[in-house]
This record gives sequence, structure tokens and C-alpha cells, in this order.
Amino acid sequence: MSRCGAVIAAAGRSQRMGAALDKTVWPLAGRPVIGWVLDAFAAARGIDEIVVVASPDNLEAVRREIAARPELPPATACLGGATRAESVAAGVARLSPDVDLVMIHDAARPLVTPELIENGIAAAERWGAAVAAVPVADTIKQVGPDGEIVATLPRDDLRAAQTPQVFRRDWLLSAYADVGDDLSAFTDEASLLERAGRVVHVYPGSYENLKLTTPADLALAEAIVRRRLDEVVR
Ligand SMILES: Nc1ccn([C@@H]2O[C@H](COP(=O)(O)OP(=O)(O)OP(=O)(O)O)[C@@H](O)[C@H]2O)c(=O)n1
Ligand SMILES: C[C@](O)(CO)[C@H](O)COP(=O)(O)O
Repeated sequence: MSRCGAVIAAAGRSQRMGAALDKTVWPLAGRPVIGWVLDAFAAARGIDEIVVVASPDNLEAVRREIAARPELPPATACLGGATRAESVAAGVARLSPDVDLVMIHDAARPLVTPELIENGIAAAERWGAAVAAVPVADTIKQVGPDGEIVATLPRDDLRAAQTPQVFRRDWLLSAYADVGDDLSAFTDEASLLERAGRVVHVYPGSYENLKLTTPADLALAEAIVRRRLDEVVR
């Protein structure tokens, strides 16, 4: 059985929320977003340690949420960087050297389930590198500089990547070494490994595992969380 360390990226600025609102501590059905994420990780089998990468503004709140959950595997918080990729790299550097797999998850995806986490570990044990993803549901247009459509892309082979993203630690570290210090082009870690020439597989994600990006996402996530809570009570 592999040892798996999780890095939860929570050091973002929430600018696309369009208000002075930190989405990682936003209360969803009364529980902070980061709390929902930590609960999913606490319930999942196969996670041996956790590093939450926080911002200077939410570091104390993140520490409180960790301390409130003694059932978690060993968990710490550290400060992130200017971009998501830098924050994740800071978290990866804090993991114990004895982990075989690194799972990366966005705190902005609070609807992740223990099943998605466990399936990510199993997929990475099989493939070495695995990313939760869903088939693209919309018709995808490529546009030119004035917004004119230049192509309609066949979507059968297209997938929308999510987190969790899980990689052999040695593959991830060698990808960082290959790429060097400028991580600005990478919006996820799968693309880092792709650049390094690794084959990365997808495993089934979930349309409910949405990323909180705009205020509309908060309303949708709240509805899904409340439906899930109702299902537990019934
Ligand atoms: N410097 C950064 C930027 C992002 N993130 C994290 O990466 C995830 C996905 O990023 P995104 O949704 O883009 O977060 P924000 O930067 O918060 O959003 P925005 O771009 O709207 O400011 C989030 O969990 C966010 O906290 C991070 O840890 N460090
Ligand atoms: C990693 C990610 O969540 C996969 O969908 C996404 O790429 C993060 O992108 P963002 O622009 O930093 O929100």
C-alpha cells in the first residue's frame, strides 16, 4: 500500500468572486469551505498526512479548522505563493520524504467526496499519475481576436480536469526540476507532468465536484451540500 500525502491549496485571493470574500472560509451550510474539504479527507482511506497551503489572511482560520478535527491524519498549514502552482509547490516541499504519492486538491472544490479521493489514490497506484476529470458537456468553440468563431472542436475526446490530481512523488519532483522556477504557465500539476513527458491518465471525476469561482458557484454548492445533508438525515 502506498503512502499518500495530500496538499490542499487554499492560498488564493478569490478575485473572481468580485467582492471582499475569501471563498476558502466562506460558510457553506454553516461550515467553512475548508472544513468541508478537511471532512472529506478525514473520511477517506489512504491519506497519511496533509499540508494545507494558506494565505496570510486565512492561516489562523485554517489552523483552527485543522485543530477542530482530531480525526485527521497528521495535518499542518503553511503559507502559499503568488500563484496556485507556487502554493502547491510550497505544500509539496513540506510533505514527508517517505510519501510515495502526492494528492493535490483545491480548497475551492469543497464538494469532493471520500470516494473521489480514494479512487484517485487507486488510479495513481495503477498509472503513476491520475487526474479526476469529466467529459465536456458544452459545445466548444475556438474564437478569434474579435470573438468570431473559427472552429467548433469535436468534444468526444475532451475532458474538463478537476482535482484531486495524484502523482508519484518522484515523478512530480522530477517534473519540478525539469521545469525550473517559472511555474506561471501551469494551471494544474498534470500539465507540469505532461511537459516533463509523463503519461497522465484521467479517472472519473464528478460534475458536483465544482470549483467555487464566481458567486453563482456558491449558490449551487450550497444547494448540493444541503441536498447531501438531507440525504444523510433520511
Ligand atoms: N496563489 C494561489 C492561488 C490559488 N490558490 C488555490 O488554488 C485553488 C484554485 O485557484 P482559484 O480558484 O483560481 O483561486 P483564487 O486565486 O482564490 O481565485 P481568483 O483567481 O478568482 O482570485 C483555490 O483553492 C485557491 O485557494 C492558492 O493556493 N494559491
Ligand atoms: C486545477 C484546476 O482546478 C483544474 O480544473 C484548475 O486548473 C485551477 O484553475 P484556476 O484558474 O487556478 O482556478
